[in-house]
Amino acid sequence: MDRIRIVGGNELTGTIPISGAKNAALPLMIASLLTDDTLTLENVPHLADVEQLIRILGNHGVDYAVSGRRERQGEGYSRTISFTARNIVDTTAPYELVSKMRASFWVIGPLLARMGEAKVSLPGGCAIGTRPVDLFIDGLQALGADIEVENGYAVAKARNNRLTGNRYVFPKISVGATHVLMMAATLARGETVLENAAREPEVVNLAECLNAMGARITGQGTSTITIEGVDSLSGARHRVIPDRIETGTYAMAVAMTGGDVLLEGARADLLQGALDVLSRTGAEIIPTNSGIRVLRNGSGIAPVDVVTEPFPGFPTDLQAQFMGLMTMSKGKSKITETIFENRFMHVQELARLGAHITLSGQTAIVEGVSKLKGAPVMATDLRASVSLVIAGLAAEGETVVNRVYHLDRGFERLEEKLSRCGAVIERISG
Ligand SMILES: CC(=O)N[C@H]1[C@@H](OP(=O)(O)OP(=O)(O)OC[C@H]2O[C@@H](n3ccc(=O)[nH]c3=O)[C@H](O)[C@@H]2O)O[C@H](CO)[C@@H](O)[C@@H]1O
Ligand SMILES: C=C(OP(=O)(O)O)C(=O)O
Repeated sequence: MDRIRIVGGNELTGTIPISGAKNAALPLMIASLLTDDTLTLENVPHLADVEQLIRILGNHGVDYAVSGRRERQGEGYSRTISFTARNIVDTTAPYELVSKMRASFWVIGPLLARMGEAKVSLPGGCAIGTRPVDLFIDGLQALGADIEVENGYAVAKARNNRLTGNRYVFPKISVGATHVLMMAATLARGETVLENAAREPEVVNLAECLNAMGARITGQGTSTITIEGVDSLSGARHRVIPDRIETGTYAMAVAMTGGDVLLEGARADLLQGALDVLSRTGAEIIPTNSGIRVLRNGSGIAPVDVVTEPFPGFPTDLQAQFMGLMTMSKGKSKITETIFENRFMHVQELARLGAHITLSGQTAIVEGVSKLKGAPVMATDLRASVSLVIAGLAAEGETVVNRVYHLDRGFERLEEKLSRCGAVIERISG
């Protein structure tokens, strides 16, 4: 199994190109199931999760063709991919494929909408909490689906073979359930109103793509999304937004090591809340025409308390990285996780590097130390893994991050991007 070796202590200076967002690309790819025409997506990141979803979609009959890469960049960077689901050959998404990735469960929405039936294994994904699917089931039932959970599968059928629009109030904000109900409602009979919907930029990116395919969606980016069902959708060409979590991750790396980096292609409006928090730690954040410039000089890192919240609040997907940064702050900070009940697996690993963190329920108290020291650590989930990389970049001496396959799910060419900015970081294969 691959490992990442880091020798910490260098400032980061240079340019890091920001890739297309994993969490936008995945639902956009799934939207290709809604039409027999071709959906072309630009800026699709080259990640393990994307490759896995290509396999899952292929099982349903989706063909794909890679037609372009980013200019000036080689193999392994964001690409343009066309997806065509001319015929859906199978409405079952089997355990072997779905168990590896949470988002693969989301095929249930388009399959049900287009084919009137779906049988989808209950999902896997990062081990950060129980992650139930009750909201998906509830919401799809509100649109007229009969759903049973049998032998680890959600088995769904649309009454009279077509979903029916309805008003559905999410009892809790869910990004995935918002994606799924929005996709399902595009082909339903009549109007659907989703209340307390997720406002994340990835939901907006998906709604805009669906509208380009002929859907009638309004209100995306607010808590109330209205979808007027249509009889069929067509193909479209659409661009995946830049990854706000990758952006925030590298911004935190610079805030921790010091230096001056341009996050090329990043959009500040996608993560303003997190950037405001970073400014309060002492980092300088300068939005420019070509991206976001992040600088920090020698004045140290100020402690800042954060609470994770749905968008536009501080994202849970940056919580681990922010904790990494706070381990070297000049004081005490409080980090409260409200989205997932078990998203503190990085705490004990950061402690191996010398961090002082105590946990009390859903809150971590981080007592900043003046230096971290390199150590072997274990990556436990995607964002926890990258928090260890950030801490390793700032720690004295050698850090080896084991089990890096988690990182490959969500970070495109991480070692290359960081080493181009002066980090000593390499992948050790095998
Ligand atoms: C591929 C992708 O885009 N993943 C993101 C997505 O995950 P995902 O869509 O899985 O996260 P949700 O927004 O659905 O989860 C929010 C909360 O709702 C709960 N819940 C969700 C569904 C349900 O049926 N019942 C229920 O109780 C979850 O357990 C969690 O406590 O949004 C999360 C929150 O921003 C991010 O951390 C993930 O990176
Ligand atoms: C939790 C994440 O992914 P997933 O929802 O696919 O597990 C993530 O992207 O941080």
